[in-house]
Amino acid sequence: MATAHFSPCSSSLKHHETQLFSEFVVVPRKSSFSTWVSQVQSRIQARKRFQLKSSNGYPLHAISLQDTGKPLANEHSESQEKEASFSESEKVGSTLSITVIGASGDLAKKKIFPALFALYYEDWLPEDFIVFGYARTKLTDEELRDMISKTLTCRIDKKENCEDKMDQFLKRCFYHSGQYNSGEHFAELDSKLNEKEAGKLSNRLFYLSIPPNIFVDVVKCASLRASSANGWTRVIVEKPFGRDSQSSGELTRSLKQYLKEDQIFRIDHYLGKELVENLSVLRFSNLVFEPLWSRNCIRNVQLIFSEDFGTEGRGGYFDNYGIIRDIMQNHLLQILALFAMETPVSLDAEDIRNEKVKVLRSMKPLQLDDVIIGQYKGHNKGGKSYPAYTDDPTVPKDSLTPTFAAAALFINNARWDGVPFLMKAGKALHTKRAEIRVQFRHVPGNLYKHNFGTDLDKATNELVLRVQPDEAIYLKINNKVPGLGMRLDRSDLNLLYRARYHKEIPDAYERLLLDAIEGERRLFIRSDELDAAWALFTPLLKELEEKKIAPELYPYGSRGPVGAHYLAAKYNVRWGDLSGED
Ligand SMILES: NC(=O)C1=CN([C@@H]2O[C@H](COP(=O)(O)OP(=O)(O)OC[C@H]3O[C@@H](n4cnc5c(N)ncnc54)[C@H](OP(=O)(O)O)[C@@H]3O)[C@@H](O)[C@H]2O)C=CC1
Ligand SMILES: O=C1O[C@H](COP(=O)(O)O)[C@@H](O)[C@H](O)[C@H]1O
Repeated sequence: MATAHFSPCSSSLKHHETQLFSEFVVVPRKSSFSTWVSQVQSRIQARKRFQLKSSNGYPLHAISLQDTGKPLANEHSESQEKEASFSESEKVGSTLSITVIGASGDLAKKKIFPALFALYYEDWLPEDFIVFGYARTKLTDEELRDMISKTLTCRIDKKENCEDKMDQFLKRCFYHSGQYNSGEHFAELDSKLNEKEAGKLSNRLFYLSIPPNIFVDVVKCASLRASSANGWTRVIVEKPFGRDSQSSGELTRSLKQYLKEDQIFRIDHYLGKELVENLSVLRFSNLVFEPLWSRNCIRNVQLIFSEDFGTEGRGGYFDNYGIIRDIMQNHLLQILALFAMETPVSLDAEDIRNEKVKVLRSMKPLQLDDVIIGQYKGHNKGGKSYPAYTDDPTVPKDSLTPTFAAAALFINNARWDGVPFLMKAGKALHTKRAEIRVQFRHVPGNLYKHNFGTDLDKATNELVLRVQPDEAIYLKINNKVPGLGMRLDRSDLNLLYRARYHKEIPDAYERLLLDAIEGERRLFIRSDELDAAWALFTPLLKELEEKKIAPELYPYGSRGPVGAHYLAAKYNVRWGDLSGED
């Protein structure tokens, strides 16, 4: 390997990019100049993405041209060691293969292929990559391409050159049909991958977009392939990760027979949502919030998820899980852990996940009387009839599976002692939204209390992070109405994303796929986090099921069971906007 100094007169690199890299760039002798330039550019993209991280302690040389989409985090795995043993020229000719297992399914069509295309469109993927679909359904390469282009609805749709880029993207998409438990069929997939990878250093990402009962079969077969692949092999595993502590533990142990923990990327797509990413930025990069972030000033925290549609089409899956396992134990609990954690030592994945685990392990396991459950029933509204959950042909008529739940959770530590964290999650409600609401305490000895009548709750500040739709962060404050009198008004300091940033927000799956490709684990769930999350919910789920607790019925399209209000009232909490404006 020869080194050459970077030439700043390259027309393909922008000036600031040449400056960024001039300190440590080397040109491998065997790579063409244009290949090298594009590698530099993709490394620069990666570097820009994590500039914050670099400024917080990562040495600049943590990103080197010799990596092939390699970690920006402190990863040290067997595959990395393997890579280290390859000659530099081989690394330069590396390729990335992304295989979507379960490519014929709902998630693959709705989320994974669109996210991959968006990443390709915006030049986030390495120059040399291929995408394989794998499922039992018999499809040709052309049929897969057809399926991708027909079902692809994403934020890129109406952009410049979208069709051309799509054609180029589709040329890199291939399909292999096979069973999920057949070593022979995976060997065929492996041959096809090898053929396309053409002897280059190959990094392989497998996305398990399949029902969880077949995860282990697939990993067993896919891990065989890892031994013949010569780069890293990573596996993204979709939720649900088990149904309770025991099944989750078994799944973890089975997966670990074939994969190391650092090859497993357990995805929780809520962690990839823009506003959830921003939670830590808001808190740790603004002096005004962190001093308030404790029981001293915060009265309660609400984590709310609601959908205005039922389980349509997914009743079979849902009935085995219910809303507590589908949304609370993962999406809402992950947000809670991020919200409540102590300041991590750094932005490194392990430091952040260490703090999240501490929160989860400090929590009191849920009690039955701190939870209420509901199930939607049929309803006629405006001449239209809406089905009951049990009208779904894949759901038993006597199902007690909750489609709604509200719960009060507590963290037994110095920061949060006594502060209720209220979660509410439901399907078939009146609106679709996800938000984090922080209600602050009353102002002690408030000089203006007579201006608020008898309801002092209405005078307290409230910070809202609206995760979706229409992302926003707003703070409810009290303000004087202009004029000679003294009338107070509640208004918002409002950061509405669409007004402030004139760009689309990437889908969570884009962020998470890119992170997995880059070996960034910050937004993926570590196995001890998972254990702690199940330890909180398993006793409750067992009790609900053993005692056959009947859910309170609520009409499709309503605000959910009234029991949720009684639960909140028990802790002196009112759901949602205190002034009733939302
Ligand atoms: N859909 C969504 O919005 C979300 C899904 N998830 C999770 O992602 C994963 C995939 O979800 P989704 O795409 O909806 O799932 P699907 O039910 O659509 O299944 C995906 C593919 O797996 C194969 N498959 C389905 N059932 C079985 C079975 N019993 N045995 C063997 N193969 C089967 C089918 O492919 P073929 O018959 O061609 O082999 C199917 O196309 C699941 O773990 C789900 O929980 C997580 C969040 C959201
Ligand atoms: O994980 C899941 O999430 C979706 C909601 O995701 P969103 O990004 O559209 O808010 C939910 O519908 C599904 O039941 C659940 O499995």
